[in-house]
Amino acid sequence: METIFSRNKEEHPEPIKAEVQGQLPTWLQGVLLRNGPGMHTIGDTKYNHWFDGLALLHSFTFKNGEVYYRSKYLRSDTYNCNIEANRIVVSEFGTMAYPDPCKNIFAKAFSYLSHTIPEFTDNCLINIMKTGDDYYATSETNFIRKIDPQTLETLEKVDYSKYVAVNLATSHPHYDSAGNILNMGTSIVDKGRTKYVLFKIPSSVPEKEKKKSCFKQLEVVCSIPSRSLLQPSYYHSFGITENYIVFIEQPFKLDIVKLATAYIRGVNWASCLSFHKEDKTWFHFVDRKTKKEVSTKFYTDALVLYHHINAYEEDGHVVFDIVAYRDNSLYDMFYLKKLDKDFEENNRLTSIPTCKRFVVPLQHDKDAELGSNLVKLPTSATAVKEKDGSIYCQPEILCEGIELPRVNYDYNGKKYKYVYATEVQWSPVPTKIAKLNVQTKEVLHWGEEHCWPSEPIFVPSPDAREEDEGVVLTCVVVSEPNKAPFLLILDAKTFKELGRATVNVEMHLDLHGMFIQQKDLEAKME
Ligand SMILES: CC1=C(/C=C/C(C)=C/C=C/C(C)=C/C=C/C=C(C)/C=C/C=C(C)/C=C/C=C(\C)C=O)C(C)(C)CCC1
Ligand SMILES: [Fe+2]
Repeated sequence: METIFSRNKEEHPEPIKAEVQGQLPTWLQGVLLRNGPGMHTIGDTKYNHWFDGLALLHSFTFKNGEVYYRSKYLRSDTYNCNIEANRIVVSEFGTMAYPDPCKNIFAKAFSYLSHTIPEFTDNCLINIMKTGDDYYATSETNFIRKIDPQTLETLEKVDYSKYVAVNLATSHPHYDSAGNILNMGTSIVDKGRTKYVLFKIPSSVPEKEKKKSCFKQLEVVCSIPSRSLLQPSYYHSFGITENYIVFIEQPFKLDIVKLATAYIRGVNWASCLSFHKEDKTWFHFVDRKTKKEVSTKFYTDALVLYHHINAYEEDGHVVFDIVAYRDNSLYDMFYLKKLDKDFEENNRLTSIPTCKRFVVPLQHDKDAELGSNLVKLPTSATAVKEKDGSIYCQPEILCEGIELPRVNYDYNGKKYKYVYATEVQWSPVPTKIAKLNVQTKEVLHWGEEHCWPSEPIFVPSPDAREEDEGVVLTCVVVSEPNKAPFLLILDAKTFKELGRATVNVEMHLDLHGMFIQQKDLEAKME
């Protein structure tokens, strides 16, 4: 297991031709680009947590039935400083870096002071984002790094905080039908307020401003005040429908006072996150046209979530699906110390990821009786009006044991049927991926022994008429010695294997990624 999670992986910047078995669809042309942690020790120092590792980008290029693999470490400032010092010198969420013991007393004092308001890492290891024809590696700090999707070369560093007052931003932005980005970030104690800021980055800039970056045209859509000045909620993603933005303010919170003193106290930033199981989880809906928040207060019981799956509107309700936990054991499970060879027995989640559907009656009868269920759709999800005017929502359970969900993005924000995800049981051993029909709750699986499939990505076939017409791509790391990893191509409809492209390298387990169609790569080159 040590190999899978914590062994440093080599980069392969030159394309390696994969051995293709089976029949790949001829229309499948483009690049699957993915991101995740690849280096966990530098010199004699080791990160504490798997989500801290240095970003290793990798890609599979599909060209006329052939597949080429390459991988390259993101040359972030963090990477360069660490490699030059041959030790971890930049703090990550789960690992606080301290000055070299050989530094003089003034350098040490300066380092302590500068950490009160830290310069965050640009080790963007979580996801890939597209703005216009450009691609960025993303994390959750204020920094993103432009990359070349073909060579995986690292380009400019962009600081969101130069364009919008945020200290943190999600690595799961949304895209509207014109390709504009909608994202959210947290502004911590700025001008005496802590708020969640929704912002839009246009996909293109007007012709006469072509030299300017699209970040200069960034617009704030709306701000939602945090319920607590010093304890904003942590969030990893949000949802959108045609008319609303769905934001969940969960009782999994960052303690700002603890964060500001973490360095001096000798603890990591992750220890400043805590789950308040006695608190409520608040749902916020922002009207995308008026940019105003819906004033009714909707809430549910305490939960922890990382991934929204999808959301849509139906007959005056907003329906949204999420992967939820009853506690924060997921983050704790990924401490590298716990991912040792016996981790399957010793490292177990105390809460299984559960796919929950909430059905929120935005338009409801204002004179409805207290205690009555306001949901008018055929679902077991409920929304009950309370004395103080707030509405208490309880979900319908769609399925248990899935994570890293993806949908056909053409159906994002719309009524949909299918989720593709990795299966998770009580320990982080994904032996399968799944296709869940959220309407019938039927599940199809793909799995093979010793195989660790990554987040499955749906790619629609050209002129697809049905939601699941296309393929599903997943990188499969194999934990059996002498067996090479491969990219698996499944028919999305049947979930049967169409082919696999095997590459004889030691591949890393990754987090998220995107498929870039050949036509989009060509548009970039023009
Ligand atoms: C990968 C496998 C699985 C599932 C994995 C899942 C569900 C991964 C979720 C990943 C998440 C939530 C990653 C979040 C990373 C956040 C980072 C790196 C944040 C960095 C923030 C920093 C440095 C900011 C500091 C800010 C401060 C201090 C604010 O003031 C399974 C379980 C499906 C199977 C195994 C493989
Ligand atoms: Fe994520």
